[in-house]
Amino acid sequence: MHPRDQTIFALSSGRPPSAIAIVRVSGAEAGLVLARLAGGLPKPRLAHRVLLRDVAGQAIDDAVVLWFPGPASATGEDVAEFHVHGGRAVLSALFAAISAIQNLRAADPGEFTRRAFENGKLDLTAAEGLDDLIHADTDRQRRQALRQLQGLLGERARDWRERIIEASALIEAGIDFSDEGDVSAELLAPARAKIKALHDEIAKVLAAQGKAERLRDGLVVAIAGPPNVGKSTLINQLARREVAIVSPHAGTTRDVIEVQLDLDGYPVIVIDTAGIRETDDPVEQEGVRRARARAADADLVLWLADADRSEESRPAGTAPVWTVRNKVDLDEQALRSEANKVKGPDPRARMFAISARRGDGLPELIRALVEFAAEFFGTSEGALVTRARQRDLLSQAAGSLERSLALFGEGEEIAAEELRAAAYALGRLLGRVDVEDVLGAIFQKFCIGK
Ligand SMILES: Nc1nc2c(ncn2[C@@H]2O[C@H](COP(=O)(O)OP(=O)(O)OP(=O)(O)O)[C@@H](O)[C@H]2O)c(=O)[nH]1
Ligand SMILES: [K+]
Ligand SMILES: [Mg+2]
Repeated sequence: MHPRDQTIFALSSGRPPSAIAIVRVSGAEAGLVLARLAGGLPKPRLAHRVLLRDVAGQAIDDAVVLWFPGPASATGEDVAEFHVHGGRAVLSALFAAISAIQNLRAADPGEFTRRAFENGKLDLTAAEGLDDLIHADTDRQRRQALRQLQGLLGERARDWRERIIEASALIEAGIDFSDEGDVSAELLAPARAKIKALHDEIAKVLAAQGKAERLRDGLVVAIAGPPNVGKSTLINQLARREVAIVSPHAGTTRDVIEVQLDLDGYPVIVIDTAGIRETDDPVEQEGVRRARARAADADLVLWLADADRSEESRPAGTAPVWTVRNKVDLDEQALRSEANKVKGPDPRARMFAISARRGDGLPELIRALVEFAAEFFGTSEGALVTRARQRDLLSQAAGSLERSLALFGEGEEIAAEELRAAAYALGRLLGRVDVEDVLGAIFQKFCIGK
């Protein structure tokens, strides 16, 4: 039997032990599994309490079961749900009883969602939204994922795709009616107007994005600077826990330390790095190399310095660098005079004065980070594009439409060819036309049981 026709099962709730665990079964044998273990099929979509038993009649657990006959189920297939006590032994007894039935196997990661997708329950952008929703850590990530799951991008893409096909039909009609392939401009004007409008709509969606797709991964802020300036003290303050070792010994931090913060709903990854200096210690040298590399890749660098340090070892890279002068508790004057200034001609280079130990200046620094994140992610409330895959395909579609417009007059056949390419890109966005390995690559990253 083809794996796709087998009935699959998986733990769909979190890692045991937990109060309750949910095991889902999807496929042709789901009803049989439920009937065997629960002693019969309950009414569809109604919770039913039952003592589950294995084939030998041994009790497994006192459970609640649900029966969702397809196609009105999450996957579109017959689905059975077992809500059992979330103990490891309960689960292994339940899994043993289920696997004892023929044609049943454990689900691959994302396989439930993949089946839902294949049965037309959601398009590929919505499936991606579902995965994002499960992985959302912050409120803004959650809202963005929910919009995606609701299919807002998919809806737009379907509409664009239909209109491209209409425009193609207009061109084809023009070509058919003309003699010698010489299509009159009059016949093509409506097609042209349609394509222009389409192109502008897609371009607008792309332009409105900011870096909304980065909302899934978070903004990376690197704390860098010479040894002993208080980098680790600052990351501990931002994280509100002791993630990094602080000591008066220069060269304490060697590895790169990362924490995920939720700043006003924005996901921000702050990294603490080794103090940058010339050193003979090979371990510290490696730490310095990593510190430079991570600072160069960051979206923003907080360059920590105390009063009279030179700044020549500042990191290279394209990211803005904010100078953060630490330990102002040792020099109260500095706190008043230097806080929160824009430094030099580059408005992105700001200047702060803080005491990481005492907390002075930190609220201002955090507020500035939130503002930076807001600008970085753009107007993400309206963002439709949440992945590089989606952005690439939309850009391809827009590019094809643009070329199609440019080709009018030079040859309608080639213009029509570009329209087909645009429709194809949108089809791939929706997962309508795609090769197996692309779908495989996407669904594999999902969790098991999803
Ligand atoms: N007075 C004062 N001391 C501070 C402040 N921040 C950090 N320190 C002290 O400075 C020393 C170094 O702090 P760390 O946080 O370990 O400095 P670091 O930059 O991470 O050091 P390396 O990892 O060795 O590069 C420790 O003794 C801290 O307690 C501050 O705001 N004021
Ligand atoms: K130190
Ligand atoms: Mg440190």
